Amino acid sequence: MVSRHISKRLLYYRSALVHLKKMGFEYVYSKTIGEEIGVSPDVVRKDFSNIEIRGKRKVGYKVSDLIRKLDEMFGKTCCFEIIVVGIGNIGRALTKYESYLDDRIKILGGFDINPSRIKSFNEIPIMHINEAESFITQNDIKVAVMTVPEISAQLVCNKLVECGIKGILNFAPVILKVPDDVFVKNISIADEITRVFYHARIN
Ligand SMILES: NC(=O)c1ccc[n+]([C@@H]2O[C@H](COP(=O)([O-])OP(=O)(O)OC[C@H]3O[C@@H](n4cnc5c(N)ncnc54)[C@H](O)[C@@H]3O)[C@@H](O)[C@H]2O)c1
Repeated sequence: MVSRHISKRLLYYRSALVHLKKMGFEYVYSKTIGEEIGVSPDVVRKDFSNIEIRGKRKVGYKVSDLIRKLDEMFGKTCCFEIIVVGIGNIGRALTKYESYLDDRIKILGGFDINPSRIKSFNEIPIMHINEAESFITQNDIKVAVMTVPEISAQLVCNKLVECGIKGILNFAPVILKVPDDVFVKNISIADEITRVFYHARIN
């Protein structure tokens, strides 16, 4: 298995390749892919050679082969089925967005504690959090997005882990405590904005 940094870049490459394919590229050089996502051609070549993809001299990489190989690696055959817990501002925005990785990411359901939020939203069923366990089990869901208030985050997280969730994308500003076999990715827009300022050298 490749490191998290590499897998993140590989997904960026995939998006760039889909874009290049739409523009009519049949073959691409590592330089072109690198320019699309802001890394050097050496990094692109090294990342691809890590997953045993090698380009041809003077031709580069065949775009459709690259996309296919990345899809095989990230499990294109099944789509990524997830749930969203907390259907407030962010949860609703996430369920409204429609172009997740060419439809490969599917939000199967949403959960909230507030009865006024419990209705279908954008054709996604929104249920009471008490129904999460049976829904997660029946649909074999392994990944959840958490968009609940800070104060509820750890409790919601514990409940999801008890239900068999193994990966959490967490928007709440809390460092969640989870068992070793559960992966948490925290999202902080504030940190990302700070990073943009830093890298853009704006003081
Ligand atoms: N990551 C970021 O950059 C970023 C940016 C803004 C907000 N946030 C955080 O994201 C989270 C969501 O923000 P928001 O603006 O969408 O909040 P919100 O208050 O609009 O929505 C939160 C939702 O969670 C529900 N909820 C509360 N307790 C619950 C529980 N136990 N089970 C299920 N649902 C529950 C509420 O009923 C509500 O619908 C907050 O923790 C906020 O601090 C993060």
